[in-house]
Amino acid sequence: MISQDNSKIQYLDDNGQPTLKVDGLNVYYGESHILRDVDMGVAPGKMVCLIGRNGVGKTTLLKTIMGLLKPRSGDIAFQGKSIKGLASDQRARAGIGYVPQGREIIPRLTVGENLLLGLEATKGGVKPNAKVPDEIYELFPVLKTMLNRMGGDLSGGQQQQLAIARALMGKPRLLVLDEPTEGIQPSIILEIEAAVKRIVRETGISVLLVEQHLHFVRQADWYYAMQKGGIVSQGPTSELSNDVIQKFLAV
Ligand SMILES: Nc1ncnc2c1ncn2[C@@H]1O[C@H](COP(=O)(O)OP(=O)(O)OP(=O)(O)O)[C@@H](O)[C@H]1O
Repeated sequence: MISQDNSKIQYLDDNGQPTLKVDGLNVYYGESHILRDVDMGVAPGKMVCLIGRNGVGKTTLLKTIMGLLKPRSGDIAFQGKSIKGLASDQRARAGIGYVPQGREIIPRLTVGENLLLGLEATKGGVKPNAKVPDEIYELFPVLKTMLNRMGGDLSGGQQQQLAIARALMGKPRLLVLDEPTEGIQPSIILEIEAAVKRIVRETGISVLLVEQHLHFVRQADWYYAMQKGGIVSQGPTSELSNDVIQKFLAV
C-alpha cells in the first residue's frame, strides 16, 4: 500500500485547488468522540469513495461537511474558502448537493414536484413555470415516465434516482451521496453506478460517496478507509488491495 502522507499530497496537489478539503476535523456526540483528526479531500471532477464498517463515522463525516453537525475543531473548505460558518442551506446554495441515507423523498409530492424542490438550492429558488432540464431525464429516463406519480409510490431504486436527480437540479459542484445503493436490487445498483459515473464524466461535478459495493467503489478515483472515526488508509481505487477490501468492505 502507498504511504498515507505521500499519496495524500500527491492526490490533492496534482489536481489543482481541491473542491473539498477537510482538515483536522474532530466531532463529538455529547462526550463521545466520533471523528478523530480527519483530513481528507476531493479533487475537482473526481469521484472519491469513503469506505468502512458500520458505525465508524462515515455518515457523521458527511453530515459535518453538510453543516448538519458542528465540529469541535478543524476546518472544511469548499473551492478554497472555509464554509465552517455557513448553515446547511447556505452550503447547498454554495454548490454542495447532498443525498442523505434514506433519500428523503417527499412521499405526497409527485416526482415532478420533488424534482423542482431541488431548485431551492439555486440562487433564483423555485420559480413559477420552472422546468426540469432534459439532461436530468437523459441520466434517469425512468423519472420522465413517472412524473405524475407520487414520490412515495416509487420503488427504492427509483426513489434513489429521484433523490440524485433532485440534488442535481441545484446545480452543485460537489455531490455528496450517503450509501446510494443501500437496500437496492443489483440491476438498479448498476444503473445508479452508471449514472453517477456519467455525471462525473460529462458535467465535471466532483462526487464524494459512502459505498459498500466493491464494483461501485472501484468506479471511484480515490478511496479513504475509516476505522474508529479516523482515516486509516487511502489511495487510488485501482490499487485497492484484498487486505483493504476484507477489512473495510462488507463483501
Ligand atoms: N445522534 C447520535 N447520537 C449519539 N451517537 C450517535 C448518533 N448518531 C450516530 N452516533 C454514533 O456515532 C458513531 C458513528 O456513526 P455513523 O452513523 O457516522 O457511522 P457510519 O460509519 O455512517 O455507519 P453506518 O454505515 O451504519 O451508517 C456510531 O458509534 C454511532 O452509534
